[in-house]
Amino acid sequence: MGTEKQEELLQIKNLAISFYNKSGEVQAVRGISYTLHKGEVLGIVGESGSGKSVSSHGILRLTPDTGKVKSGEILFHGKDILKMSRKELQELRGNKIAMIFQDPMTSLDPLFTVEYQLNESLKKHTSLDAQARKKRMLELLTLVGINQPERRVKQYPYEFSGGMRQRVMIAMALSCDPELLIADEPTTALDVTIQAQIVELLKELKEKLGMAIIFITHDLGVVSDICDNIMVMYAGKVVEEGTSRQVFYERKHPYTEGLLSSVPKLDQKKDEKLKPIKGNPPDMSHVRPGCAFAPRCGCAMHICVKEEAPMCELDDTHKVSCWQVVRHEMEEQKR
Ligand SMILES: Nc1ncnc2c1ncn2[C@@H]1O[C@H](COP(=O)(O)OP(=O)(O)OP(=O)(O)O)[C@@H](O)[C@H]1O
Repeated sequence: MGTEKQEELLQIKNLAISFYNKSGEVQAVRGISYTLHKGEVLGIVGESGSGKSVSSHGILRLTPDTGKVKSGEILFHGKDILKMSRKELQELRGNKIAMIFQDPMTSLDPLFTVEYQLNESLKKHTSLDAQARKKRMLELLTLVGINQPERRVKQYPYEFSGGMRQRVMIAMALSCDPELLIADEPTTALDVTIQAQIVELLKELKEKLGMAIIFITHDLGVVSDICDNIMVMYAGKVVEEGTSRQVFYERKHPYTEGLLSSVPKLDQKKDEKLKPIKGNPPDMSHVRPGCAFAPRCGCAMHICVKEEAPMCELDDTHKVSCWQVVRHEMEEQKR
């Protein structure tokens, strides 16, 4: 998937991650694969519990102790992160790959000024001297759209609004000049206008700095504008992937369709009602055979509850795992 000729930055191959608790195994991620090229933006979309965060946190080996990578490879510039030493991993975290979260306070300490925190981050990740760090701090704050950086840098996180705090967190993440930024629901807690501003900022940064971004969200509407490619996850698996245009305008999986109908669009008409997907995602500690979405799917056939559909390659970039699509493709071939 992705733009040709560009260098491959990250390759995930057949990654499976499970948690183990008293009631057994929770199969959070069940064999996902994708490739991210340099400077590319990939959206990972799906409802809560679909495995977006677990798979992405796994890239930095941030899987909690109760979890285990069961299989797979996570290649960064061709080198398997899962086999890296502690030292190599430290070098990677924050230097090559940075992460931002839904709640900026995960990364910001309420007890220290922004200046102190940015300075510490620059000390850790760069060899700049004190004067150069001061200059870089102001540059970073300006880069993320914070006005009067000389004044604001002296303030504490609580003195910033939600959207502005998110900008500070992005500045912190950028302090090490990452090649890849993992953004885990960075706009979810913000109101719609601010959400759009943060997405716009990330888009500008991607263009200016050329970094790749993995943008995790449950809201397909949010990522339409920024992503090159989109991967739709359900119950720990990829059910559809393609370019942003394909997923929006040529989507084939009923789950993708459901996701799009359940979120407000920017041009939503007043009388146009949102249609939430009926039912709930499955319990991943009791995975049943067949397509995990079948019990909620309006188009489910007999085979859907028995067997999982193969990943159908509609073209070089567009792939879907759905028996309806398989059937349609077979009928097309017969003609
Ligand atoms: N520490 C944990 N222990 C046990 N199960 C976990 C743990 N973390 C996640 N899970 C399970 O793994 C599955 C995937 O969770 P994940 O957080 O990746 O989903 P998500 O798509 O990112 O949703 P959300 O947006 O709610 O975080 C879920 O079934 C979840 O309950």
